[in-house]
Amino acid sequence: MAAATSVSVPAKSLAACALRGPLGIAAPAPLKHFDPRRALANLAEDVKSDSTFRIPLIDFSKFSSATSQSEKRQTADEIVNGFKEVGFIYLNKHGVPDGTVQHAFQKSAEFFRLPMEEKLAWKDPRANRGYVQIGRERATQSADAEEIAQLRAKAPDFKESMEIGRDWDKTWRNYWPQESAAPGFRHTMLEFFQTCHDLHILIMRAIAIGLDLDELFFEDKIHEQYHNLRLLNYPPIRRQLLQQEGQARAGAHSDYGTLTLLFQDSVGGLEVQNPHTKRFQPATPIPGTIVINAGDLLARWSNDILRSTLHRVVAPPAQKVSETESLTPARQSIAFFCNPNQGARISCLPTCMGAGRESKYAPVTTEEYIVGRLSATYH
Ligand SMILES: O=C(O)CCC(=O)C(=O)O
Ligand SMILES: [Fe+2]
Repeated sequence: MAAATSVSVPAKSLAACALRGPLGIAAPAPLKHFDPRRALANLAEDVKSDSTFRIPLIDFSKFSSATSQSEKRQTADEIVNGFKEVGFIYLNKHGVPDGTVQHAFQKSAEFFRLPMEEKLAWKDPRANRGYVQIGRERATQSADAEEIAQLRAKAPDFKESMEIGRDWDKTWRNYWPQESAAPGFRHTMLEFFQTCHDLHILIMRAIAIGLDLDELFFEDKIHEQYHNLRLLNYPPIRRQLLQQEGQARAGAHSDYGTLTLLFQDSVGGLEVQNPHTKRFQPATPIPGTIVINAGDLLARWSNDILRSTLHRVVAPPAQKVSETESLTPARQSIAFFCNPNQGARISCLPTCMGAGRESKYAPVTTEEYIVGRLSATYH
């Protein structure tokens, strides 16, 4: 499995792609100029984590119902410190009702049980919508097509997924199953999408405060809902198979956008890399919480002050099914990948440079970066 690569983007090549629109927001660049090999995120350099590495548990109600600016600031600082040191936090009392999450899980499970002809296949990284069969994706940090093809052939990810984007996109439509085959699926997922978008806005306000920006700094850069709701199903699998070299339910990777909101069931298996020791440590499910991690674009935006940490999904404890065989139980999760606006130009935030801290990355648009990474991961 390829290690995280540190590659910076030459200013010239990306500047040439970023055509600025009338609102100062970069228009989508011609994709043919984009080389994902040159744009994989760095991990943060100021390594603060050590063997005491621990994903912090943060009570978000202290931010959302704060009565003073100093109260807000306290939780904002906790959140930003979590992303600086670990790159992951558990968010508690986040305002998304348990019932809403349970309902989304139930509808997701119903979707994966549908016959194949109802699950319309994912086709295009620019659309990033539809059903992804087991073995089609190989999460990795590598962007070398040949290396990924070899990895996929030898050790594909043992998972299937359903990818959903904003439903009103001018170019791409979602691949919904027939309403009669999956009653309520579409409605549930669209509501869930909106709920997650609203939470993203609130957390980005906290991050803005924690980075000494105006609380509403990100507002007009993240409002277009250029996000991706991913339903994940990890079928039960013979443990021996998962223990083969390089094999995992999802290989080590970083996420691409601002934040990922991850809802997991109680099975476990998600592991997060301690950036200091390089060891993977479990992100044990905590009921009622959302696991939230910073993605590559937030790391780039913040000049690597906030960390986009490697993570993977491995086999949780197996159940014995015979004298010689044990079965790793099925697992379900839902990841909401939050992104800045499609044409937003991600360049170093004003409070993240200066005082000897140079801007490390050339600007890139959200679409250039994300489509480049997606093209490298799927076949
Ligand atoms: O299923 C999980 O717990 C994590 C999935 C993940 O990291 C991803 O899809 O990017
Ligand atoms: Fe991920």
